[in-house]
Amino acid sequence: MSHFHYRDGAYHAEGVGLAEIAAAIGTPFYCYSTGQLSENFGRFQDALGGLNARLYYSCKANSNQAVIKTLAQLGAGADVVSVGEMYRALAAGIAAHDIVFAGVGKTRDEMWAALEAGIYQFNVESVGELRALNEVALALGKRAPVALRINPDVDAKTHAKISTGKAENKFGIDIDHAPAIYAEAAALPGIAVKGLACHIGSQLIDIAPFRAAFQKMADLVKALRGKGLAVERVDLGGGVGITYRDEQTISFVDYTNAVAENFGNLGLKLEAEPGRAIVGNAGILVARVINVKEGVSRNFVIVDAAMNDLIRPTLYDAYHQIVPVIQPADDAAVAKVDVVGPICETGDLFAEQRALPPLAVGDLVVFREAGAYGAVMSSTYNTRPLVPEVLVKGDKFEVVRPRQTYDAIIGQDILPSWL
Ligand SMILES: Cc1ncc(COP(=O)(O)O)c(C=O)c1O
Ligand SMILES: N[C@@H](CCCC[NH3+])C(=O)O
Repeated sequence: MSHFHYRDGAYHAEGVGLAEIAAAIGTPFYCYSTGQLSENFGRFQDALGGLNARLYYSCKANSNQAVIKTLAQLGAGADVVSVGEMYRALAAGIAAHDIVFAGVGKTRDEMWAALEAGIYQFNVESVGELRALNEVALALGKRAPVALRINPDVDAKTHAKISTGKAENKFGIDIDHAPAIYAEAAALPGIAVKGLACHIGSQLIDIAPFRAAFQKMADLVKALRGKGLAVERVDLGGGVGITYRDEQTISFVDYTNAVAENFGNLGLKLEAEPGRAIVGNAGILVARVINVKEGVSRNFVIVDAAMNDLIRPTLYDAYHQIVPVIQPADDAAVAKVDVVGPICETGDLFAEQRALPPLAVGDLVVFREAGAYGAVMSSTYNTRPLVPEVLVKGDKFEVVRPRQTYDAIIGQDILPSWL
């Protein structure tokens, strides 16, 4: 059962009423549930339990240190995509040897910092990156542990902007080039090549593309071994989707079965990098209705959150359920409205013609499933301060990032000497 629910007529995060949090810190705010995070992580870990697999939580989905630390205490490693994320993971208590670094454009400075820290693995995405990493490692007197990220040319059947495993996408090494580059990696003195990685996209709700990709990866493992090259590890990436509306997604058990079918008897150490499946339904965004505007062709509910706080609807036409904090009567009438934010863009639209019970100025509303790619993708567009984040545990809540002040945003500008 969800850790976000109605209790005594009002929406709660675990044991805490959202109106109580709003009264304490104002709106909008993100709210995360420790119970939901722990349940998701535990279920994924248990499912993969028999497979010599380790979970490296993909910090890009939600990099608040309170979230990372909650997962670290359950045994998570971290998947990072920048040195900034590496520093966050380290600050949140994840050891360097539990960090995997993926990303299509690692700079030499980033390679240097990650090598100095002593991370577990670089997922290398091109031959140019491999050679640069070799040089940086030699300059540091180290050998970089590497998995080659392969682009298996599989359609993940997800939104085009978050599909990463087709040949035309920028990610990974073309699978046909992999044997030659793997052999080169094995011969480079600054590289310790450990295995392969792949990540075909995010928000996959059909197991078939995973199956297809895993099969290609397993065949590649066998082909490389056939050439006398050692392959110890495979990193499966992330990508397991969640339910935003009513879609049937992939269960952790189905996913595990697809992994076991393809890699079960290859004697590999496996890594998985889930992000959304761990944090997506463990977070919500809470906003307040500023105004209700009756138009000629549409009615608009204007809330105090906007596309700068949660950009997924604008960027991917993503659907987020919207629920009022005060529980509507079972027989409450619903009417179609557009739920919008205050930003000066037509695309600042959370929901178009959504059937909702009546909402009035001052009402609190919840955008569900906002724990992944929510706060991390926010900006200060229109000089709107970044909103606070709150972590709930049972009957307690604490602010884990305060609301940004206007002074903090405006104070970042520096006037040149001639003004
Ligand atoms: C390399 C890599 N690993 C893991 C993830 C996490 O993906 P998801 O949040 O879909 O599990 C991503 C993002 O898509 C990624 O690019
Ligand atoms: N930001 C995307 C997911 C990107 C995944 C990054 N590898 C989303 O909200 O769905």
